Amino acid sequence: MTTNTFLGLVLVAVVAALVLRRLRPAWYWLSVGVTLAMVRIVVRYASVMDACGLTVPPSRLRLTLARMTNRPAPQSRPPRILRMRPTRTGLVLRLKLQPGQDAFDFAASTDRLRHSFAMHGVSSREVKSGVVELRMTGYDVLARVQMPAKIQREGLRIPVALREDGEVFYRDYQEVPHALNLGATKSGKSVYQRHLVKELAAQHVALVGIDCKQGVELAPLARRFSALADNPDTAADLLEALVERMAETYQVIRREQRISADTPDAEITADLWGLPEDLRPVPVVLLVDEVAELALYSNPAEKKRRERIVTALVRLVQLGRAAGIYVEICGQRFGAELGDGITMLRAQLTGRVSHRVNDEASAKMAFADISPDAVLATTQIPVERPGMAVAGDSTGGWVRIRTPFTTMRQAVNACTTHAHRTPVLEGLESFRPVLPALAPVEIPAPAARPATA
Ligand SMILES: Nc1ncnc2c1ncn2[C@@H]1O[C@H](COP(=O)(O)OP(=O)(O)OP(=O)(O)O)[C@@H](O)[C@H]1O
Repeated sequence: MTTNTFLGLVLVAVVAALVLRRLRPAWYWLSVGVTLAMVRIVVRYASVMDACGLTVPPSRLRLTLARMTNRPAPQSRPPRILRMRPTRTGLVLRLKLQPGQDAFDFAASTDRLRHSFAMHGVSSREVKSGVVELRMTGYDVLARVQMPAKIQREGLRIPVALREDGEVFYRDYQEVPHALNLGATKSGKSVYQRHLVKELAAQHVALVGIDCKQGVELAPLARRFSALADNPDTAADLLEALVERMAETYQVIRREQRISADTPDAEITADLWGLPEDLRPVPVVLLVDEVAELALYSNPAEKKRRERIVTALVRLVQLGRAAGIYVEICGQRFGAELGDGITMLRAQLTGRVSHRVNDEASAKMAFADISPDAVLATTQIPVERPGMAVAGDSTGGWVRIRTPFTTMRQAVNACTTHAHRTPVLEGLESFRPVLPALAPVEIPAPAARPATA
């Protein structure tokens, strides 16, 4: 092969890599990027750590030994690399800290590490005392969300989005029973909810929906819903029926507790999950779309209805967890401006997801009480990234996430496939949705043709 042919091939390979990087960053990362990044980190590691102030000076003993043996003074030492693991979207670097180093310094230096190693993002966490894990992403994984092919699915731990560090974001109902999903119009709330329903459809769970936008979001998914309300009057009745169901589940738990108490060494359960399987009522996920519609009123009758609705919702979020009733509320704003009881309700919704909002006040409604840092991140979500959101929880942590784009057709197909899993909820039978296929379809008579001359 001549030198010219060789140079030509190299040029073609470089151009192909650059095109791939631009058009298909995930493929680029898996084919070329990961190797280049590993080489870059190994080569630059010591100097980057030094420049970021993440090294420790040589000990007195080493300095004395060097002086005594007439050798050059030893260098500052960076943390030891315990492991470098490539992932689908980046790299994980596990470091053993040197004596005197603090995990906080690494968390504070993530931005410097990001550009020094030419990665897209770096986050840091202390995995155990003296060991820090740097998670790096090689490209913008939220630009085009692709969930991993193999996702761990167990019980009510639902993979709902991708995090900016390339990990899957789960909505875990047993860990965080109730959640709030906020966002301005066209920010991606409905797609998030749709994806959640698509994933929940395959689980052993009863779905109950309230969608006061005349059911436009949830009615097409009705095959997998055990109960559905598309107006505030039905919603009030449905919520009260759900509160009654919760009380009945508590009766089942109490009965079981009395039996267990008489059996030596038997575990005594305090919630639905400790009941024997044959006695355990199916858990329920209640999805409320556009919650403001339930809280607004314009006359005394509507005010009374609002009180019933808010009271029932507050009961469900305060007491529902042990009875296996989980609440997922979705809306544009959710603060004191919606009236009495709303902030009390919000305090119980410890899972928070906020899509793009129009102002800081809305971001504060989502996070001010649990994670003030997340407020700023929420106000920075760009308009051209619908579906991107900030997710936080009551521990004060937060992360950027984005749901895979899910069409209504995909969600409807999932609900149809799993329609046989839809349980009949005792006490809520009258709220069963009328299924489109079963409902009589009125075909308008063809208009009479005007007589032609
Ligand atoms: N995860 C996503 N990935 C890509 N595009 C998205 C995503 N989520 C939403 N979009 C885009 O944004 C549009 C609006 O999304 P969506 O209907 O979910 O907004 P919304 O907040 O529910 O709005 P509204 O309150 O008006 O109903 C969608 O039609 C879609 O084009």
